[in-house]
Amino acid sequence: MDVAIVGVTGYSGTVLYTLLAKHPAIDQINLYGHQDEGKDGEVRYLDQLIPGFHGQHIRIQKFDPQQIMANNTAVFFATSAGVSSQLAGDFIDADFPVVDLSGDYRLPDPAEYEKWYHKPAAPAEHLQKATYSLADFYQPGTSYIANPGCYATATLLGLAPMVQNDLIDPDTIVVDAKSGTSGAGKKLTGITHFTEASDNLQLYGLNTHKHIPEIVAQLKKWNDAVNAIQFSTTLLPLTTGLMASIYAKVKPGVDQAQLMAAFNQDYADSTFVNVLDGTTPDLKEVVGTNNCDIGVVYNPVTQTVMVISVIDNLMKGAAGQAVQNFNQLMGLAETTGLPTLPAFV
Ligand SMILES: NC(=O)C1=CN([C@@H]2O[C@H](COP(=O)(O)OP(=O)(O)OC[C@H]3O[C@@H](n4cnc5c(N)ncnc54)[C@H](OP(=O)(O)O)[C@@H]3O)[C@@H](O)[C@H]2O)C=CC1
Ligand SMILES: CC(=O)N[C@@H](CCC(=O)OP(=O)(O)O)C(=O)O
Repeated sequence: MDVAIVGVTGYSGTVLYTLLAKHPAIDQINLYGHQDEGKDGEVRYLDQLIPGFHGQHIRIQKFDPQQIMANNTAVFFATSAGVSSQLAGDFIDADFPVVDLSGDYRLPDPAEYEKWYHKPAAPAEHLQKATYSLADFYQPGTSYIANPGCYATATLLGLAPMVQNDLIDPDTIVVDAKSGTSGAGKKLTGITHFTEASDNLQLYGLNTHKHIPEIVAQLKKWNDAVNAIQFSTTLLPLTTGLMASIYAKVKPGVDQAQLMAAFNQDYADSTFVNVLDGTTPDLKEVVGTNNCDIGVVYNPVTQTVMVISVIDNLMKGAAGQAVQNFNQLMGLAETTGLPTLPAFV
């Protein structure tokens, strides 16, 4: 089948292209850019835009929803926040398959989106037609998939077994999440400037990060007793990789064995989520993969459980999970075209 990417020149769009180019069910990838693409006579080709993409001489075409629907089976949006809410309406009206890597359709309430993203929301009737889909807990839904954010993915996978099985006090969840700079996209910002990011650790978005509402909404679906989380994000002086360190007080009587049983049971059939046996994971064991590795350590002295959840922010946190969701939407094996062995160096 043929698929379309809008936003291939961004970090997650480029990783998405590399996955789809090796995907056995994909015949052709068609690339689309801005609505005014080529307006000044300038024609852009992928191999001229992305270093190392030798031979990938594919033209970036002007964004045109009717043309995309006529020539493709599905479309991926790997565009900046606030773009798909402006461009995706025709696909939703036509029930055309979309996987959206951005946050534009993750929150069903327009007012909540505007509060956290500080941008105009998509129309409420379109937001209702999107399905928030954490791919390892995929449930068939609408044909518009809102792919979760990177911090949300690591946090939700680390919390799911404990929240679903009611093993922790829901008012005590604390998440200290850290990401490499590629999570911020290709546009340079004050904190991603080399001089600021290198040899440094920078906290940002404290209590205001846009992933808080999508995390709480999903936790609430699993266990209505969850009302809020304490959540912080820190920029790491490295390119790729994301670690969420999660803490919570356990319910009376819960111990390491009960926690491990819940994690092992929840992820028994999962290809991509690996529960470690008594150890905690490093970033390098997941970078280059669609995996999420999880370590679980209970401290009986403080009755606190610490869960370490690591992912590659551009793979499991963005493009890899998008392909995993796409596979399931299309009825393919969820693992099709997705790497599980780390880059390692
Ligand atoms: N980086 C990460 O780890 C993660 C990112 N995401 C989300 O995925 C999306 C993409 O992220 P990322 O790759 O980091 O972003 P980048 O900033 O690296 O890339 C953004 C892409 O969007 C394109 N774009 C911007 N505006 C428009 C427009 N009006 N019409 C068409 N294309 C447009 C850009 O094209 P051009 O260069 O031509 O302007 C570029 O290809 C974002 O919404 C991000 O929040 C989600 C999870 C993790
Ligand atoms: C390091 C860094 O800046 N990371 C990004 C999260 C990337 C992501 O998941 O973005 P969306 O939710 O917009 O899709 C951030 O904190 O905003």
